[in-house]
Amino acid sequence: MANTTTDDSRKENNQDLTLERSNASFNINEITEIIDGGVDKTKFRKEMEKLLFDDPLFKDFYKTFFKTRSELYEESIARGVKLFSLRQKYKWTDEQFEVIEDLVNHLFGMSLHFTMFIPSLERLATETQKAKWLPLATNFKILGTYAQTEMGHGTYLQGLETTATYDPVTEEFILNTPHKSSMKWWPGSLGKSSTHALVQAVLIINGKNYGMHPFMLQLRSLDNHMPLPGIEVGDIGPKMTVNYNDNGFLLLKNVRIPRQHMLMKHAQVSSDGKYTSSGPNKAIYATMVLVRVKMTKWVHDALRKAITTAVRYSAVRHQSKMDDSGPEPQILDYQTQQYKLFPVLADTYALFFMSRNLRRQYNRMMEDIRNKGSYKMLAEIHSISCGLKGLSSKIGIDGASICRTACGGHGYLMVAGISEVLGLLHSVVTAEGEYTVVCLQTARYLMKQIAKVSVGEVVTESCEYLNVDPQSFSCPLQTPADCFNLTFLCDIFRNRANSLIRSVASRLQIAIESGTPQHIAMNNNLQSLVRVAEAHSETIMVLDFTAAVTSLRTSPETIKVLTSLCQLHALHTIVKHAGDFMETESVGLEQIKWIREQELKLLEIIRPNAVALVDAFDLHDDSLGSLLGVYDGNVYERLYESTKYNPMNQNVVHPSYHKYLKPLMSGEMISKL
Ligand SMILES: CCCCCCCC(=O)SCCNC(=O)CCNC(=O)[C@H](O)C(C)(C)COP(=O)(O)OP(=O)(O)OC[C@H]1O[C@@H](n2cnc3c(N)ncnc32)[C@H](O)[C@@H]1OP(=O)(O)O
Ligand SMILES: Cc1cc2nc3c(=O)[nH]c(=O)nc-3n(C[C@H](O)[C@H](O)[C@H](O)COP(=O)(O)OP(=O)(O)OC[C@H]3O[C@@H](n4cnc5c(N)ncnc54)[C@H](O)[C@@H]3O)c2cc1C
Repeated sequence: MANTTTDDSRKENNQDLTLERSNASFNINEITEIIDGGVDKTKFRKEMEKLLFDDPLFKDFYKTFFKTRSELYEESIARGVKLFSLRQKYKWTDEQFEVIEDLVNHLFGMSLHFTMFIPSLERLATETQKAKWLPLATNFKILGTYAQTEMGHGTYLQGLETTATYDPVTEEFILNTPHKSSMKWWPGSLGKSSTHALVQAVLIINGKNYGMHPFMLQLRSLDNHMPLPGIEVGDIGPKMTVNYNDNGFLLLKNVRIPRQHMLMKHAQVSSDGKYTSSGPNKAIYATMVLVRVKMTKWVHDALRKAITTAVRYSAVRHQSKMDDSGPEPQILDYQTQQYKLFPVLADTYALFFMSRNLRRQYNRMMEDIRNKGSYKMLAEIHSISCGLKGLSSKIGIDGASICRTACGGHGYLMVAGISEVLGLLHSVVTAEGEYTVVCLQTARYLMKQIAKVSVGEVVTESCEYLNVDPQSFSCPLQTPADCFNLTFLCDIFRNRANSLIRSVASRLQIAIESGTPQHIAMNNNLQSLVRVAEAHSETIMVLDFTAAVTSLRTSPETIKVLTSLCQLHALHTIVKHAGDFMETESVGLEQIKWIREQELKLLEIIRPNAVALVDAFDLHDDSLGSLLGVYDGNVYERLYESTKYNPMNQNVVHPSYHKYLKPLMSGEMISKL
């Protein structure tokens, strides 16, 4: 069925895509609305696409690939300023602004202002401080960033070296980055744009170290943007991608700020230098939890761009022959191509349902904190957001890499858009907690939960399955058809995680009881701990996807197609980790054979709906940012057209010919040697 929400300007010229679309068994609008969060939100998004993509500043994303760093930066600032002004004019909510961030691929300057600076003020400042700074920030009188990471330490926050030493005589903090390793290094929008920074620094009072605390620091003059005395600030240089962003460095030399510039919601320093604290001691890490939760959705947003490109391109690309007398088939008809792409498609949907649920849980936790002052859910949300941020970024990188290679040579072009997506995903896997490090946070929580179970306590939430003794488990798959039973698959995932967690916990216990120092026992099991965090997070993803498809209120055709994707996601994950599932006796050898067979059957089931399933993401071409994935499928025309914008082609004969090639060919160069 046709997508009635499709932009009129899109022309369905490619016949393969037209045919694919007419073959779909379900109404794609139903899925689009589920993903947008309802018909009103789809309407809002469409209006925003019109508003943004009628503006040359936001159109033709692929042209950015031909720009220099400085041009990219300048253009991103222009985009940021436009978006911030529109936000103010239309009074967009945070939720609406997140939709816009995705539409423009996060490609705008000063994005940290809303992603981290304002949320940090909201979470870490007192009411008086909020009353002072929030209006300035929301009205763009000040522009801020989040400066935590240093040259020497990003992961180990207890190792931060920037100091904020209290001077009770003047009632000021003196900020210093005493060594090269202490300079702030990485904060987004710091290099050239921000006027202010939320600086995380070690608080020192009377020579005593109180650990990391947040401080509000003005970096630049509000008149001429020059750095203030004692401050050296600049851009850290070109990166793998996100080169429009001025990630920066910051050195501080005896910079004095008033006492009231320490954000004092959770810890306070009185005028005479007395330190008090309230709330949980990790409350100052609050902004990181929020961003990790958001990142799981960013991964879905990014991966759906890569998979839309790869599936559409595979439908319009013909290559080789299956049978000598027949035509060259669409590459999407090769089983191997389907085996590459359909599990990625299934993962993309799994990521959506998981991130939606994670965000809902996070919002509930924030309500409890605001309304009841209860931090009961913090440990759970910290644990699952760490693991899911890690797992989703890994799924994203693996999936986007597969999409890249599945597009053959053309996938290697920047204008294919997948390299950009991959680069963004590489930043997500590292920023806001490096992959292994965040997995280990989840594992730490899991070890604590299983220790509770071992003394007879009942654990809840994501760890509820730990209350069950794996000895009582027997694999529910009795026939090949059982492999499609989502209830059975969920039980298999629970059992694999449960058994792995218990086995690592028991190894740790045995090692420690036999005299191995705890830190050595931990290090000897570090890889296994990452593995249990992955198993736990994969279980959450399968459970969330299953819960979503089994509670959908939509047409049977839509439920059917999403159920097939959910089955494929679960079965493919089992195949990827067959060793784990067999080692924990969650499945046997016979079942693995069935699972592999059923996985291939699912490819056939999904094939007729593949294009419709990516169309359902309903990505505007200017948002997709790929010439291989354009809605009308006219890929070869677009690729040729793009050569016209390539600065290399602006002169028919490049100046280097006259400078180098001609002298070489004429012998002039050799005669000079
Ligand atoms: C793509 C565009 C980019 C977007 C913007 C990106 C911006 C950034 O990257 S900003 C910088 C982000 N930096 C990070 O994420 C740093 C990662 N490191 C960390 O978070 C910490 O150092 C961490 C968690 C590894 C260890 O912290 P540390 O204080 O040493 O904790 P530790 O002593 O091990 O204690 C851990 C305890 O704190 C708890 N805890 C740790 N973090 C949190 C948190 N955020 N919330 C709640 N509890 C927490 C743990 O659960 C544990 O509790 P318990 O003792 O009860 O088990
Ligand atoms: C694009 C981008 C944007 C960023 N934006 C910001 C920003 O706005 N503000 C900001 O403050 N920071 C920012 N950062 C910094 C970012 O948060 C850190 O780089 C990140 O937290 C990783 O820390 P690290 O660089 O110290 O890595 P490292 O910890 O040095 O990691 C290197 C290796 O050591 C391993 N390792 C480290 N510790 C352990 C351990 N305990 N156990 C096992 N293995 C370990 C890691 O697994 C990894 O393999 C940004 C980074 C990037 C890439």
